[in-house]
Amino acid sequence: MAERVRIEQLGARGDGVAATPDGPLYIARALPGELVAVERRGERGVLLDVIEPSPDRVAAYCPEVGRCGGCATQELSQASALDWKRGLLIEAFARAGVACEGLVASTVDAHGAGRRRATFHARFGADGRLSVGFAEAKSHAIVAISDCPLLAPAMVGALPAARAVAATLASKRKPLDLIVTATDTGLDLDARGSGPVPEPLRLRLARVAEEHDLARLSIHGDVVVARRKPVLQIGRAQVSPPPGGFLQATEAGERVLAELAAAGISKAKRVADLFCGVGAFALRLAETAEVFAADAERPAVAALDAAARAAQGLKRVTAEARDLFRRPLTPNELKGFDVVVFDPPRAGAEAQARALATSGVRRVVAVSCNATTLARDAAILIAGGYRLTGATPVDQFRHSAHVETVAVFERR
Ligand SMILES: C[S@@+](CC[C@H](N)C(=O)[O-])C[C@H]1O[C@@H](n2cnc3c(N)ncnc32)[C@H](O)[C@@H]1O
Repeated sequence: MAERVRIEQLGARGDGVAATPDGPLYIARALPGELVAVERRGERGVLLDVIEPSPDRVAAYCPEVGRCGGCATQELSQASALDWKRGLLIEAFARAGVACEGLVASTVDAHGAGRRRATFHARFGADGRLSVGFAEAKSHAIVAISDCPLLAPAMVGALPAARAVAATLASKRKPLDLIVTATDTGLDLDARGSGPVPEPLRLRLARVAEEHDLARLSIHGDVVVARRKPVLQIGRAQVSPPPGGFLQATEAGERVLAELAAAGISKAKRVADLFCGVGAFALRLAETAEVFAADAERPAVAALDAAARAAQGLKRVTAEARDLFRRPLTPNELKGFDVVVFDPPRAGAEAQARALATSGVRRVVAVSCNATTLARDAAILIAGGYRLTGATPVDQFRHSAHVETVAVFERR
């Protein structure tokens, strides 16, 4: 039965939230202030009609909105979405008891040309039919897509290539993830989930790579064919990323985060870049400072190291493969660094923040893709004698609830 509710706010995942006598009701595609008609299904409401639309409502431009789980807020104007993400960061700081009034800048829009990397999912139905696309909203089912307007122009050909690779692996009948990255020398595709692939299948995959002009094709990081070496320009360096490794989702996102990190280190002479990946920050920071970089992924560290050695005009870069959850840099090891930059995965950098809290490092630049763990780590730093001097939210994942942040802390 339909009921009418007023939306009070956007939830942490981008759903409209209405307060009802039975508790909060979460309604996808409904916006704050709107009066909507919904059909209740547990704690979720299915949107039937928008009776009083929000002035911030805009038309969706992708036909898959509502089905595809990739976008949660395509119908919210971009200006409001940027404000909302800033609010998510402020709320996370408040929950962790981190005072941030007047310290959180406006959100920087870093969608740029669009996503340069995407993970497509492939599933084989009981009838053997192949679907390639993104996960459905609130489900593990796949929405087969023919295009995604959020992808950068350089990703043209990514979906057809992913489909062809999945079709070639169809005999395995396994759910696959196909990670496609647009590099400066073409598409780099890493397929996961297939298990070991016998030689005849590898030969067929190599033909698919040829037909789709892939720079490189790998299975679980094991290179099937490298027709061209994948290369990414990072500052003055050229990096050849390992198959399927981490990369910021948009080129603009990487650049904006690196620029904010560079502004954060200011005139520092010795910097540590922890959770460095292939060197998105380290290779740029090394234009003005000596950099020590560390990350758990050995191939990423090796790629960074090779790029730094081959680049002209960088200060000294040293890189170490190291698990920073288990073995954070100790206060003793942190001696001599003017600034520490860290950019951990979603779990945050708790162990490293605890070590920093008892160190003498003057400044910490915390880059994060999870406001909740950032706020937790911020509280640890503040308890250890740092103060938050500023934080900038960055919107790299347009229409999603993800927000990146660069926050700067200084010793009091
Ligand atoms: C958000 S990425 C940041 C990478 C890099 N700063 C960039 O912008 O491309 C997080 C990085 O943390 C690394 N990582 C994950 N767990 C780790 C751990 N326990 N110890 C060290 N590094 C880890 C991943 O390999 C990944 O490169």
